Amino acid sequence: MSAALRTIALEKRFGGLVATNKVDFTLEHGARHALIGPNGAGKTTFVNLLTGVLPATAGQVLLDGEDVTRLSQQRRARRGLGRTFQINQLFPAMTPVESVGLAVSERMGGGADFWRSLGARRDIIGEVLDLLERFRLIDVMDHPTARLAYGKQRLLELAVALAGNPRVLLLDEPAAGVPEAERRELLDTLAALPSDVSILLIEHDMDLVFSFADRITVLVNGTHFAEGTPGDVMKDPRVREVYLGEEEHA
Ligand SMILES: Nc1ncnc2c1ncn2[C@@H]1O[C@H](COP(=O)(O)OP(=O)(O)OP(=O)(O)O)[C@@H](O)[C@H]1O
Repeated sequence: MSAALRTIALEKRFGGLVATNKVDFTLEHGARHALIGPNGAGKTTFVNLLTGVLPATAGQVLLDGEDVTRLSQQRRARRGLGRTFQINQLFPAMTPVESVGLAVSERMGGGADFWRSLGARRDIIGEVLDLLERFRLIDVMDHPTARLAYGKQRLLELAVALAGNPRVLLLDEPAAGVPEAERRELLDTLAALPSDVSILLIEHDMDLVFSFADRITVLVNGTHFAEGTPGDVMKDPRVREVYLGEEEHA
């Protein structure tokens, strides 16, 4: 069986700078995999290459064995590649029920018009409510997004991403900016994501990485520097030197 997501010698150059240096990477089916690395290591660039935000200079991206390297973001999303963003991408005036409803409707090929006539579709309403419940948004489902606590907004982003029925989900710093009091809810929700969705977490927060991931890849200077179980990566003296050492000095 092919890996859920794979890169082969993936490369990105910005002029003379090599931001992604021939990276071979594999995300297994059902994985809980984290991508870490010091500032400027190339994590964001790598995610942008996976999702199609940036074109690769060379190399390949395979989604379930299919080459998607030349496909647009939208076509990769339709093939099951979902993501959340570091910066909030939600519509501030929409409510959670509207945002999740629109995402479900878009997945079904309907877009906004379809969503307006959804009142009659009990199956879809059921799915929207299930998602709102899973992401603990029922009590705020009719509040404008702009007025939700920040932790709830991050949960809504997860709900919207999952509404697309992704097979692979890239989580870009889902805990960034979430106040301490709201973190527990977010971590519990991340831990309860469906086990058949393969997940790559890009994260600075080591507590979250170690509580979530069963495998870690370390990027340094755009290069695939180390990979293993959290225990192995923690023990690797090279990693400690370049990455964890830097954190200690930060
Ligand atoms: N559009 C761009 N043009 C030129 N250089 C870029 C561009 N985007 C990123 N870079 C450079 O590529 C390198 C990798 O940056 P990237 O943002 O991918 O790292 P990162 O690991 O995500 O960093 P951070 O953790 O700080 O977000 C950096 O040296 C950065 O300056």
